[in-house]
Amino acid sequence: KNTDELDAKKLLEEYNSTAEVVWNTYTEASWKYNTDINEANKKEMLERNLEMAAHTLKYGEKARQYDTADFQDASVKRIIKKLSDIERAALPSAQLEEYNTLLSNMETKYSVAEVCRENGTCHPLDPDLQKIIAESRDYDELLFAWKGWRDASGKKIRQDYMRYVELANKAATLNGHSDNGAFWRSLYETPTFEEDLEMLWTELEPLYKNLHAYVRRALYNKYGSNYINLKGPIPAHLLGNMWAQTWSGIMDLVMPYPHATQVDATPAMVAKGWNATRMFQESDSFFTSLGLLPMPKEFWDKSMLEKPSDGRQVVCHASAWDFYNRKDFRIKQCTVVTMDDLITVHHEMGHVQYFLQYKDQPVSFRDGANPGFHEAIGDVLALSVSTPKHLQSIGLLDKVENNQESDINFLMSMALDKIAFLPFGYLMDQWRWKVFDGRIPSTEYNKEWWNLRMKYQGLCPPVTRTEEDFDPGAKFHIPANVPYVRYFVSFVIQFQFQKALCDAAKHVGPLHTCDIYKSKEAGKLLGDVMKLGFSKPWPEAMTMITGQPKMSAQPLMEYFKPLIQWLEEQNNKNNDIRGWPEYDWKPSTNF
Ligand SMILES: O=C(CCC(O)(O)[C@H](Cc1ccccc1)NC(=O)c1ccccc1)N[C@@H](Cc1ccccc1)C(=O)O
Ligand SMILES: [Zn+2]
Repeated sequence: KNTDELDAKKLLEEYNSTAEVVWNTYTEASWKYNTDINEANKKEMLERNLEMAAHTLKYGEKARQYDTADFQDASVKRIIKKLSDIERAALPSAQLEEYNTLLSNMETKYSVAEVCRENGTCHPLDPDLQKIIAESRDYDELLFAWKGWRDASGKKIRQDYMRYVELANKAATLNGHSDNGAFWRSLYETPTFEEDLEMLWTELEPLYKNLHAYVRRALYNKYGSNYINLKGPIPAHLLGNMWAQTWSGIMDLVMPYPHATQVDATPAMVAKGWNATRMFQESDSFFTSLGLLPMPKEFWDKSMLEKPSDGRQVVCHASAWDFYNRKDFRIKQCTVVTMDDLITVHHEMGHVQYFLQYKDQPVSFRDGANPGFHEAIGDVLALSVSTPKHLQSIGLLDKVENNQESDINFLMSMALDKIAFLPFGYLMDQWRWKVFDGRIPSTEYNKEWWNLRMKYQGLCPPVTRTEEDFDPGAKFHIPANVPYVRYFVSFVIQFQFQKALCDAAKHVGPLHTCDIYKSKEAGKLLGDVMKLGFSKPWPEAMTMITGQPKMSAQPLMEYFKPLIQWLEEQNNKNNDIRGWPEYDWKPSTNF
């Protein structure tokens, strides 16, 4: 093995400058395909992906020749280690082509899927089906969208997925992992990662069960005992979101105090003529108010901020793009003018801010401290933007009261997104880790999916499911091969970050009223961590912000404390049980 550190440094310089070119070329081709799905663009993207894999293989094999044990430079050691895992480039070329083709076919099938009515009108997921699921209060209309989407998307992907699992696992084992789930978990560099997650869930589960019981009671009042069992799971199509992952879509059904402050800014956004660009400008202003970096001109010129109206097929699921030339950064989002999408705008802008902050790092370090960090940045700022005080200051809420009832209304709207999400964020990769390590065979994909949906979320399918269905495939990240536990991590650590930033901003009062707007101290804390990228293990980054190295559920629990007590009292008053012991109950079916 080669122990020459100067040799290694020279290799890494050559790698870095060639990688920027090869990755930029691939990213441009991938962007072109994602914003204009057709055979020519697909072919070009697949070719560029093979070029990138050849580059990864070439430098990965060179990196593996070094024994870095006695190297002085920690960064050189860290980059050599990262380069040595060549992921899919380890596959024989025929299987690599098959793998890449499977991935683009699954993502395309998902992105072009639509549900047609008897009268011939067809509805894509974005914006049509999402709007129906969020706004309809008709049980059967909701079922039409929910079942139709799963028939049009997941069901069509099941065969591809089985082969994808085999090839993903083969690539992982060729890189020394036991399976692809083990490779995904290795990105957190935390030996106790699964135990840490389980402990966080144990702490947070009681909060979720209180919210679940309260929402089930509200849905019982709306849909009645044919469709809701107060001791059973909730039918999965009634929660205001296609995957029941966030529940703010049914805030009107669960609003604690209808006569106190409203919290939904959507009506004002529409009334004041906000459009997608305005939403992104608003977010850009918040970032710069903290002393963070503005979006460059290229961002405004080259992003796709709305669904094209020229008939082009696009991948509508939002994403942020680094073109690895330190200049070009974009967002692709089919933005609609709603409060929910204003939050998503901040989420995506958080990714681009991270790109801007670490753009001068070596390419190998242009990543989050861990994947959860990348997901948390934008959401932290959105916690401030969402406060009634801030919404009023940007003209999106007129009446704001400071009283207990308004507080509970606000905390309920936040809980419907943040607490409701936790079990979903946790179960998505529980399912995939078990698929990758073989504990879930393909003959039980759907059965085990609904077992986990029942166990963690207390949901049941509104109609019978079979192994002809493939409901996990109806959620973007499964066909798109995007890991998901990053969001569970993000939903925990974003409250740790918020607490630390609010302290830096010298906020006084309860955590949920904090708005860090214009705090340069808060901005510096966040900016300094983002500049590190992936150059240091994430506990060091965590310590820089919060003064300690671990994930903790405490700040989230502190943020929601007033609501948790209120939910306890309400559920006791209603004599409602927490949990769903009558797990084999099924809602009645009209047809
Ligand atoms: O999927 C997203 C937002 C898209 C994204 O920004 O996380 C995007 C996902 C993606 C898309 C295509 C390829 C890879 C990943 N991630 C990024 O654009 C991204 C992530 C890390 C670095 C750079 C870009 N959010 C999740 C979870 C979530 C987050 C926040 C609120 C609600 C829900 C969801 O909608 O289920
Ligand atoms: Zn994200």
